[in-house]
Amino acid sequence: MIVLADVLSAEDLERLRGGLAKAPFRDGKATAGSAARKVKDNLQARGDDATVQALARFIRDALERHPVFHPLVRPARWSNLIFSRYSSGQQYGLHTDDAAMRGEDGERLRTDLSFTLFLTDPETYEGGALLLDDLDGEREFRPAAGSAVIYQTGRLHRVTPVTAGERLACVGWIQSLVRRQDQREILFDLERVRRATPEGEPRLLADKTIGNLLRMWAET
Ligand SMILES: O=C(O)CCC(=O)C(=O)O
Ligand SMILES: [Fe+2]
Repeated sequence: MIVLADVLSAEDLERLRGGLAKAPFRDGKATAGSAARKVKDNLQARGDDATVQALARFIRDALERHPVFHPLVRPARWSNLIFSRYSSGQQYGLHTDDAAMRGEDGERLRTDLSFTLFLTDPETYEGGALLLDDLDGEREFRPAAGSAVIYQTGRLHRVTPVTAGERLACVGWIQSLVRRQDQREILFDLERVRRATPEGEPRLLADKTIGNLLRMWAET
């Protein structure tokens, strides 16, 4: 799990929040699996509305442009993105997300990675932390607006009750070109080495090795 800062600028956030103020939000239980439905209490806006679809596309483009997102995630397929709103008293209890979902094209994708992109400043609401289960306990995320938390979809997680204000976020799921987390990590580390290497033969060797590992590990 990792936090990517500044995926969206203050201007982007204003624009998104303005657009979402007019978007149709419905009960989030509609998109939850049968177990998650019991613990899910929020409102959601999805891409069946044209305005929401445009906002989702804007977020996807912003993530794709982020310099760390691509080497970290290596996206192959995207789910429909969902905007969620939690008002005071709302929460999403401990759950795990579905292993397979439908993408924008209606085709199925395997969910390797999940993200939450925070759209409201943590000073404007209370509670509403994203808690991710790890081997040594839960880790809590409540980052600045415009930041994204990216984590392996298989982990148990929850959103703690919002006790004041309103928490607005965009959530989505991605099938990676590289299925295994350990292999994605090797590729990500190598990319960091590549970026820190001045132009010349050593950098070309890093390029070559990343390419060769991708040929071994990438699914097509
Ligand atoms: O809003 C979040 O931070 C996570 C939401 C979530 O777990 C979900 O929609 O499945
Ligand atoms: Fe979830």
